[in-house]
Amino acid sequence: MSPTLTLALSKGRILDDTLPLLAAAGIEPAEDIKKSRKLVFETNLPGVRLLILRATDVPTYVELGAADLGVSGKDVLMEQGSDGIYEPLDLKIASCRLMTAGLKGVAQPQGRRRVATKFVKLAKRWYAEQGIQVDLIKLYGGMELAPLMGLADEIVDIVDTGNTLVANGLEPREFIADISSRLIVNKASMKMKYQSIQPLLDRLREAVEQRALAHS
Ligand SMILES: Nc1ncnc2c1ncn2[C@@H]1O[C@H](COP(=O)(O)OP(=O)(O)OP(=O)(O)O)[C@@H](O)[C@H]1O
Ligand SMILES: O=P(O)(O)OC[C@H]1O[C@H](OP(=O)(O)OP(=O)(O)O)[C@H](O)[C@@H]1O
Repeated sequence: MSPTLTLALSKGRILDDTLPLLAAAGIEPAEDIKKSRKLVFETNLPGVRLLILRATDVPTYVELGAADLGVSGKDVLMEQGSDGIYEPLDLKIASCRLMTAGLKGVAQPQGRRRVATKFVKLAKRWYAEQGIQVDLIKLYGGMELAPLMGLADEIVDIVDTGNTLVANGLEPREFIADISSRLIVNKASMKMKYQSIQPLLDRLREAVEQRALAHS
């Protein structure tokens, strides 16, 4: 009998893109995830179950082996870092960019910059690489408000359409990284459950390719 496979999904924005991709790969939850308060769901594939987690908790579940596989934003993976997980597949969903941004038309201060972000580790690394001294301010959302209210000189945040920046009088400055969601796999699971994981990876890889063709 094949072992149970647990796939941890990021709820919110990523989940909206993940469910159609899973369906295209032949993986369907046994009930409507969006209409339920449950956090664990069986699927049409025997032994394959889904967990619905806060996006920032997915790498933790996978790294510690409470889930075998996960779907996680590259921004979250870059921020958290981990030796305990493989990242075998770019799912090419929830695509966006990580950028710095500041008040439109306002130059940066010459000395230290106050930078607001939820990605403090990542930002610390990036500014150090640029040789720019910063004081980082950890926020949990709505970063665009910080320069507007004088809390920070600059932000590091996700930009997709750019509408949120414009709506708050900000402009994009430096590009940091392209972001999309990745399939992640616990290293021990990859070894121990390879026979079950590999076909799932193949199905997902094919679904990603089909989706790319349909969007080209
Ligand atoms: N505007 C966007 N366009 C595309 N992808 C995005 C966008 N904003 C965020 N993402 C991606 O989706 C992920 C989750 O974003 P979402 O807004 O759903 O949750 P969150 O508010 O960051 O999470 P939480 O509620 O747990 O704090 C991000 O980590 C990023 O990978
Ligand atoms: O360039 P845009 O298309 O406007 O998208 C960018 C916005 O999307 C994300 O916010 P989200 O809506 O997830 O809210 P949050 O601030 O709570 O993270 C991100 O943090 C930006 O604020």
